[in-house]
Amino acid sequence: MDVDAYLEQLYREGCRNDEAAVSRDGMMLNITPSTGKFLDVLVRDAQPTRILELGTSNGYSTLWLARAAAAVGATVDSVDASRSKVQSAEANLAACSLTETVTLHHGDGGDFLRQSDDDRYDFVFLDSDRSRYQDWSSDLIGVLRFGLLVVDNAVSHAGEMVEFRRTLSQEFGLSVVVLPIGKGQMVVQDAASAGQRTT
Ligand SMILES: C[S@@+](CC[C@H](N)C(=O)[O-])C[C@H]1O[C@@H](n2cnc3c(N)ncnc32)[C@H](O)[C@@H]1O
Repeated sequence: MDVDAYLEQLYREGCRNDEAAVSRDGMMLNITPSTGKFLDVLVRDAQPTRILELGTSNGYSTLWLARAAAAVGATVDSVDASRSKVQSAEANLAACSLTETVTLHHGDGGDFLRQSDDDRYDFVFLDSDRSRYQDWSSDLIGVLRFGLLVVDNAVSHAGEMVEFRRTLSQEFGLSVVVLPIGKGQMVVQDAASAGQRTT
């Protein structure tokens, strides 16, 4: 399977689906292709070992993460609260022969974070329920061995993330930048590892 062709088709289907959807639950709300490319480049460059995604939907962003993860020998855990979306993601990953790289989890992102070991992940992509991010922040930082945290919608929904962003920078002392890619990507890392990344 040509993964690029599959991603293109899946993105088009997602847009068509979302235009026709009658409720938010029925929407795929996929990242943009430019955000997918950005995640691909970041994963290949940062070479994490364990990636966590919160907000799988039908697996569009998961496919971008999974292909890059497979290239650097990493694995991906991806969590979504919707059983039907997890099932779609499973089918899409299978179509691209990427199921071995990814473990899909059906459940609440907050519960998943609470039950995960500290320092388990070195790359986290957050694209889930923004109203919960502030509550999740402590557990999120607990599971993340820095590493990178990337948060989608940092421009499109900046107002919803003011408190979360403040917590990351002021309470946890992390370096936070927002890049104008797709719906806006908040890239978070600790100041020490930001300084170490010179090559
Ligand atoms: C913006 S969509 C994710 C899109 C996906 N990253 C992509 O680009 O294909 C947000 C997803 O978060 C899921 N979600 C919402 N609340 C959640 C929660 N509390 N725990 C886990 N997943 C949740 C929704 O079911 C939805 O699929």
